[in-house]
Amino acid sequence: MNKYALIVFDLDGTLLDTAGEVTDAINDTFNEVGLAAITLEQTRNWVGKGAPNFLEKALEFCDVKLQTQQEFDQLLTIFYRHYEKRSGTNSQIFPHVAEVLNELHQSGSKVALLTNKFMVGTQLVLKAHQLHHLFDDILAGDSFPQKKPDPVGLHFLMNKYNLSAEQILYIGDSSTDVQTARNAGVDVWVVPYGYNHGDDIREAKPDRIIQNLSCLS
Ligand SMILES: O=C(O)COP(=O)(O)O
Repeated sequence: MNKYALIVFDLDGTLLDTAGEVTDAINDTFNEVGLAAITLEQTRNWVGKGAPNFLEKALEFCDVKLQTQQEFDQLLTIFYRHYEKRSGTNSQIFPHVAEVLNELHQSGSKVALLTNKFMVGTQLVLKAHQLHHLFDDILAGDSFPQKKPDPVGLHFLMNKYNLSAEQILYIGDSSTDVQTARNAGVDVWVVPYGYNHGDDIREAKPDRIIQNLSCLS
């Protein structure tokens, strides 16, 4: 572990099981516009690439083809409204996350969060689980023009702390996270319990699969 000067964590599916509240948010949205409900299992396959992608997947599943970008943007605005309201209301922290993040914080290690979730929802759910103060940096899906797997977030952290790629470890749960790290030349470990677009995480070829975060303490 001493090899790394900065540990960066993904959020959904890595630190928190948020599928419940994301399902609630999409179902509030679909209920408002008269569409059928989505299940928790479907949500688990669609989280990880940000809210616009999630909404696209849900509409595709329901066989809804919107005519214009404007219609999509209007629905996305409704989704964000419900998503914000639901953030932190129906999620669970995964085992070992609180202990490990508190330990890293107390030992003075640099720790950052890099997620594709929008910043307002990210802050709300972190606060609900009393995790927000444990990160030196919180980078969300709307912090930069590009989302993961673009390496912009990891490049930002490298520049900010004047670190080389070898000094950073990214910990996530999906092929998107593996690709993000690869695009920045950063090592990547994954947990097998999260969301990976319905695919086996081994196929993404991370540097290491860890059963949970306890190996970091
Ligand atoms: O897709 C999202 O909204 C967030 O997913 P992530 O925390 O795994 O990046």
